[in-house]
Amino acid sequence: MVTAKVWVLKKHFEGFPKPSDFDLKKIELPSLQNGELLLESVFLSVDPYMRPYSQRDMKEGDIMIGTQVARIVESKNPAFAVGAFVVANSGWRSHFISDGKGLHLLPSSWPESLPKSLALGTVGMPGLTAYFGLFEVCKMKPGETVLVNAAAGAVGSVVGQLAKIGGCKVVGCAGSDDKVAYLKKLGFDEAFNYKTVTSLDEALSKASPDGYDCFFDNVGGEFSSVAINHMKKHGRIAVCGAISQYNDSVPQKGPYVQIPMIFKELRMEGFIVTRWNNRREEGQKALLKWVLEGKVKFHEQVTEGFENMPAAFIGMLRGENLGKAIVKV
Ligand SMILES: NC(=O)C1=CN([C@@H]2O[C@H](COP(=O)(O)OP(=O)(O)OC[C@H]3O[C@@H](n4cnc5c(N)ncnc54)[C@H](OP(=O)(O)O)[C@@H]3O)[C@@H](O)[C@H]2O)C=CC1
Ligand SMILES: O=C(O)CCC[C@H](O)\C=C/C=C/C=C/C(=O)C/C=C\CCCCCO
Repeated sequence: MVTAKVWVLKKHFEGFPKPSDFDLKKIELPSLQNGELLLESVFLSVDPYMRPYSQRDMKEGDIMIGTQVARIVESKNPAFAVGAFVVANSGWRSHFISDGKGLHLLPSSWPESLPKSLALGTVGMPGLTAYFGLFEVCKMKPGETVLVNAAAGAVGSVVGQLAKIGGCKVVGCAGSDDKVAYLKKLGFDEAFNYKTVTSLDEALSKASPDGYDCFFDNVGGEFSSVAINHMKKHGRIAVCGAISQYNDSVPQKGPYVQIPMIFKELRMEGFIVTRWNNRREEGQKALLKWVLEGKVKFHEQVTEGFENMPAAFIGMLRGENLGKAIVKV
């Protein structure tokens, strides 16, 4: 019998999540039935969506939602061999049983030299978010100017690099000077610390006096209300996330975007990356190629130990991560 450790949502979050909102429990896993496989999590992802989705999709006592890279340790399913690695969406669990549905085997072309945790970040859901958000929503064109916030994060750092590959000028912002330095290293044309600039308006004008063709918005809130006034005519805004609002106990006063939307004839489109689940392989192949060519660099904020999942999650929401936040079991 295998004993699995799981993190449950003990209490719904009020404002920022607190360690006391989580509970670590143990579950005895049964023996496998035919067609089932036993997996152990090797890397687990902590993502911003878990904060709003917990409110919408979870009840107290549920195991926290999330994805992991897991290794198959026992199999009664001929489609999955022991020793293989998969991406699963099984939540914050150290071990779990699956019938194989919803498991994505890591591409056979995955080089040994590349950390498998990238399947949770640059070459996984966040990377695909950047890929499809840029190519399908922003529809960026060479020579255009792209703005991205939370630019040193899992999604934002890929957005900036793909926009450079696409021949664009790229402006990014992040919440620390170290992150800004990282953006410059990645090849961003302009980067600033939104927490320390005296005026966001001036910083956006200075970074691109002519304004922005594409705005990849990961943050929402006040930033978006200011940034929208810097959009060029016929600009496009990909509303990817609103992390500035996820931890609000009281919703922020809505940004009034209607006027610039009208006179600039902007297109603003929200999206969820699962819209392109049928093109996951295409995106993953392209991202893997760019990573192997060195055109897309990555950084991971690795927290050691399953017991530190809540800390990693809270830290990411507080901006303590540079690049993709993951937990190594
Ligand atoms: N639509 C979709 O399908 C998807 C949407 N997303 C969204 O993309 C965004 C980025 O996700 P991801 O790359 O995984 O996370 P990141 O790796 O970027 O980590 C979150 C970052 O958000 C920034 N942040 C946190 N709070 C605030 C705030 N109040 N104001 C401004 N920035 C803040 C912090 O960086 P900093 O130092 O810059 O403040 C923090 O490091 C999120 O909004 C997420 O919900 C992600 C995946 C899929
Ligand atoms: O089990 C699930 O559905 C989660 C699957 C996550 C998976 O890896 C794929 C998609 C992740 C999407 C992330 C979206 C965002 O980060 C946007 C977040 C919030 C938008 C507002 C949600 C409001 C809910 O009430």
